Amino acid sequence: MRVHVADHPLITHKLTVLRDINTPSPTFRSLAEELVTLLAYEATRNVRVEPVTIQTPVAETTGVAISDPRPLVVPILRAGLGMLEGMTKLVPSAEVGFLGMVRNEETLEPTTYAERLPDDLSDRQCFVLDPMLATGGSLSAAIGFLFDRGAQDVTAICLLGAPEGVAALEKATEGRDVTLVLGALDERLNEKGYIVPGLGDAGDRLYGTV
Ligand SMILES: O=c1ccn([C@@H]2O[C@H](COP(=O)(O)O)[C@@H](O)[C@H]2O)c(=O)[nH]1
Ligand SMILES: O=P(O)(O)OP(=O)(O)O
Ligand SMILES: [Mg+2]
Repeated sequence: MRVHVADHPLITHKLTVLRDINTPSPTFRSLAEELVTLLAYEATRNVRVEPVTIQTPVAETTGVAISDPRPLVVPILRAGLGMLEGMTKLVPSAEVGFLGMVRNEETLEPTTYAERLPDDLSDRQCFVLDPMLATGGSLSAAIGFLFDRGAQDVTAICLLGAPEGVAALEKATEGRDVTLVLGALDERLNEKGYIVPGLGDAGDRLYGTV
């Protein structure tokens, strides 16, 4: 697994405001969207393109267009939904699939309660969105779904990750073509499976359910 941790003052600045307990949901939502757009720039570095010929007002020239089959973007509900707009802004032609997962607060095991993905993902490049990589259970299961359906490669974009989650994801996806792009790598998980220092529950903060 390739791991890329962002190293840009603008990203760190926006993450600092995102983490702040006093940041209200509307600001949290806009910042999450902006951060994904910044991270998506790195995450799409290897998106497949093909040459195209176009006519400018001055001359004919060649450029590139995103290849078929189109990339598939998969937000993990609920929290990943707060990242979708920021991603599709950058890749408007992407198809969007959905996975709904909730983590059991006692066992920390994820349960999948919704799935709307194409049946056949052969030859598809997939981008999974989940703001928090904590134990890695949710993301490992989500990425497993995509490879089971034939995905060629999967890139996960998370705003924050814990070292425990990175290690678990690495183990779960061994031998697969996986890239992980993180806004920051935090210190650890606490006894309740929350990222420290983290930002709390991303879904609650996005949708005001705290
Ligand atoms: O600090 C945290 C930790 C987790 N979450 C939510 O849980 C899942 C990921 O948990 P895993 O243990 O990696 O399966 C993630 O989708 C978040 O929604 C959180 O919000 N904050
Ligand atoms: O991962 P969870 O359990 O925190 O779910 P949600 O994203 O709905 O808050
Ligand atoms: Mg939550």
